[in-house]
Amino acid sequence: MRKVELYRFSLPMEAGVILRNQRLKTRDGLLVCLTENGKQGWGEISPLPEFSEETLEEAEAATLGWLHSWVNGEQAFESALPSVAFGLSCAMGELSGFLPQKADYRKAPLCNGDPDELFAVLGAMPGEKVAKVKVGLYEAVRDGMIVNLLLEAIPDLKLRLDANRSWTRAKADGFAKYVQPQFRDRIQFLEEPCKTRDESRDFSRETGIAIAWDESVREADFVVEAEPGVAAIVIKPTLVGSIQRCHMLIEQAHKAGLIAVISSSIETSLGLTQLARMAAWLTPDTIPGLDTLSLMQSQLVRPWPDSELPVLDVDALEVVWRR
Ligand SMILES: O=C(O)CCC(=O)C1=CC=C[C@@H](O)[C@@H]1C(=O)O
Ligand SMILES: [Mg+2]
Repeated sequence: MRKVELYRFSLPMEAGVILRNQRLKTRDGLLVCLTENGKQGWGEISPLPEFSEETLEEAEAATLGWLHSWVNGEQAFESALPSVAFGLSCAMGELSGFLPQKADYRKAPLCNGDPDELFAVLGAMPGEKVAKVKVGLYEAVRDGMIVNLLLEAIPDLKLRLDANRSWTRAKADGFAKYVQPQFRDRIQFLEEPCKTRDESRDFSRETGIAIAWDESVREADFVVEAEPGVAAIVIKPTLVGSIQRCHMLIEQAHKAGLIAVISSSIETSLGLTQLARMAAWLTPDTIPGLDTLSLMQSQLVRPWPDSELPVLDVDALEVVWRR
């Protein structure tokens, strides 16, 4: 006997979370719970505004369509909508046991501008020290200074930087000029410095700063391959698709000698703990980019270890469909 529950959630965000052109006041999405033979599988389907192509309404319609077939005996679960494919594959992965329980709760701490906050967190971080700093939001000089400051103060620190395609070549070069040459190889990678892939490749060739693909991974013509200057690909499953598709991309990356970083699309604690399980399983040697829970005011159903945020229980959620 198969049973299904589909819930809708809306969690308030911390003030001032900006995604590209929009302030994100609440994180909205769906939770699905599949039951079969006494086992349960949960999944989160939460398209990210400004990043996902699909809307929540479209994701809900596609999810309902598949859930109807599933209660009637359907097995296959691919969806063309990445957030739906990811959430349903997690639920199926828990139900059938192919998504292992063991999780990698390490996370590269995220710095959105104030380096002082990062010092405290990094001081307490055991083992490998990796942090992620957003660049391109302020002047390139300021970005360069922050990078120097952090790398100088913490000698075993490596940085991941993310410019989200915000720089022209000239701006990107301006940034590189301010980073002290002896620090450049402690930048593990800079995600998508320029508006086009070719400009980013040129930037890396000329500055010696390694780059990573993030937005590019989701473009139709993208192929995972070894390229001079490219160190990593960033995989955000909610934006990429099913666990199976992410697994394939990660295998391709590893074969090409690239780092694959499993990263958050600002999922709730439920989705984040599943991403931590994917990371422990598929990218055990790489610290995942999952430091986004503190952007929210509460957790959902499953807590992230050590988080002090309150946990919202499933009973508090609106039921969309139950069968
Ligand atoms: O990659 C990480 O370490 C955390 C996730 C992260 O930085 C992002 C998640 C979702 C949207 C963006 O704001 C941002 C990114 O651009 O990578
Ligand atoms: Mg990015």
